[in-house]
Amino acid sequence: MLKIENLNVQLEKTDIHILRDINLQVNKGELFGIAGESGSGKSVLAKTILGLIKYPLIKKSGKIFFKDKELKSDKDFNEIRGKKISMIFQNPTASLNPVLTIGEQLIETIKLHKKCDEKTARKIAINLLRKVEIDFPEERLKSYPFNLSGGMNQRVMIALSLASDPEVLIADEPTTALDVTTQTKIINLLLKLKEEKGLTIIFISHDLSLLEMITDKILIMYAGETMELITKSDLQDGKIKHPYTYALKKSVPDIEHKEEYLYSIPGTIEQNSKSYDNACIFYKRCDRKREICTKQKPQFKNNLKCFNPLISYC
Ligand SMILES: Nc1ncnc2c1ncn2[C@@H]1O[C@H](COP(=O)(O)OP(=O)(O)OP(=O)(O)O)[C@@H](O)[C@H]1O
Repeated sequence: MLKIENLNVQLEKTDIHILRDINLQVNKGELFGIAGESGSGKSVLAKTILGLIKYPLIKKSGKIFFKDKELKSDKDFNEIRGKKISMIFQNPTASLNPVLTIGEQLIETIKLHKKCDEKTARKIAINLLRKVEIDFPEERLKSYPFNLSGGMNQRVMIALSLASDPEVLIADEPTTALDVTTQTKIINLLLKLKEEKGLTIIFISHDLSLLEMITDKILIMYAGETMELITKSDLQDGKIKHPYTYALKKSVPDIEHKEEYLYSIPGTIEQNSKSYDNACIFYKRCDRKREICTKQKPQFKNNLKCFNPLISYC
């Protein structure tokens, strides 16, 4: 469905890589997770897929394919963005237009995609609001985003993203701004829509425990590089190979056991500059580093980028 080959995004006029040598493939109907600490490049990757990055970020090289067609020009990206591939963002209230009603925003979007009249678009809008489980949809069309809760606005965002009947939905931290109960409801809604509509979903989150529950595969990113592609079952069974994935998993608090302190990965994420052309980007924070890690860049092979992997930690 979606394939990326050797993608490199840099900060213009610097040697800083925001994305370095990314390769991935998302299959039809998959729920594909992308995880990593803040600043690991998850959102830039999503925006690059949609052709949305702007100066000072620049795509230096790499290929992006949607259903075997390479997306090269602005026209190619315009044809799929918001149509074949939709996106929902972290903060729904900020993503909606505050001075337009939910109805105005939905109806305009539907008219644009379906080339239909106002009356038909209104009917579709009401159905979409029902689909995302918003009560009294006719009434809600008259509401402004500030009249609704964060969870309701995220449902409206999902309705907007479905208006074009997309095949792929990119959800970038869609529940981070919501309380846990609302988070669960929104995730269950996305899972239901995925089944009903056969959607392919790319779900971006820094919450590995959430991804472990809902996704089929998870791509672990660090400082703009892919570290490991792990299946949900391998992650759950502790069959982790990369020390960074292990450290990320260890950072998730265990609610079953009271802990003296919460684990966090020592050090901070570094900029992926020229000095890492010949070194593993994670070596300074890695407790399994060897000399080779400081002198040579590991290649992403067999879903792993590491010279000294763990086989299993359980
Ligand atoms: N427009 C921009 N100009 C300059 N640097 C940028 C820009 N957008 C992103 N970056 C940098 O790119 C890196 C990756 O950012 P990105 O937002 O993709 O991280 P992320 O993994 O999505 O983090 P978070 O979980 O906090 O959203 C960061 O170092 C960020 O500062």
